[in-house]
Amino acid sequence: MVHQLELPSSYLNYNGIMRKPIIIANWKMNFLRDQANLYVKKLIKKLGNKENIEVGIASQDLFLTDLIKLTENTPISIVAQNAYWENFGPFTGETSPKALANVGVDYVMLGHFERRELFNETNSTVNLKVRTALNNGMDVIVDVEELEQVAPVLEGVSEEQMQQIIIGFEPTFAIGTGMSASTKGAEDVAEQIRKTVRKLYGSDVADSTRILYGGSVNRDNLKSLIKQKDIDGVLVGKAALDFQSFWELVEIIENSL
Ligand SMILES: O=C[C@H](O)COP(=O)(O)O
Repeated sequence: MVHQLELPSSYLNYNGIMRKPIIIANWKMNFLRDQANLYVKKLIKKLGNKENIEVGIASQDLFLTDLIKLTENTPISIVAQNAYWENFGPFTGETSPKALANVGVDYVMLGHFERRELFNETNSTVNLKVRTALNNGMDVIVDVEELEQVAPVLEGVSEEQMQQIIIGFEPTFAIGTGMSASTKGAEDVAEQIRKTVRKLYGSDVADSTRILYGGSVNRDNLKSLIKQKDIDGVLVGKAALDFQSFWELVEIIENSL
């Protein structure tokens, strides 16, 4: 699935470049099955067939197939929060990226700070995971906490495969703390990330790659974050745990278009 190429031709962003805004609710390890399904049913109802904004739900693996079924023929994207770097084998407890692609997951999120911090993931393991997921045709949201992680996690990713990549910038100090980066601070790093992508892959790729900000996003800071020229969307943790609070964020992005 290559979202950048699926935009309605009427959708133009900065300088005529098409980058569809995206908001992802990262549920992390929260909710039970019924709560997850109810949340997504509410989202389907509210969202209708809106095409000017992409909305994703990053759920723990157990609920993914339920959610894929529920969101069939809707614009909602279903996101896995992790995957392994092998497709099959004796890796007890791991999730195969090939199996995620096989059941119809839209994106896999890789390299989230909590994976690095709590499960010892490194640039090189994240890079292995990114390449295996891409080779399975999956779209990848690759998370970085700092600019220096961008080049190592993308090593070996081809120019063509960059169409399947979204980069999420989530500064460590802002994740789950209630202390978001300043709008200028977030935009400065997003701009640097785009410059790095430009250096590695050229202008066409840099101009079409979506860059997201994550870290204590809420209704007060989102309005200005989403107006920044290099921030194409957000990853939301805490403020997405309550459906109404998440929906307010979706509306803020919509109203900013
Ligand atoms: O992926 C989402 C981030 O970890 C942000 O979480 P937060 O909004 O609770 O800070």
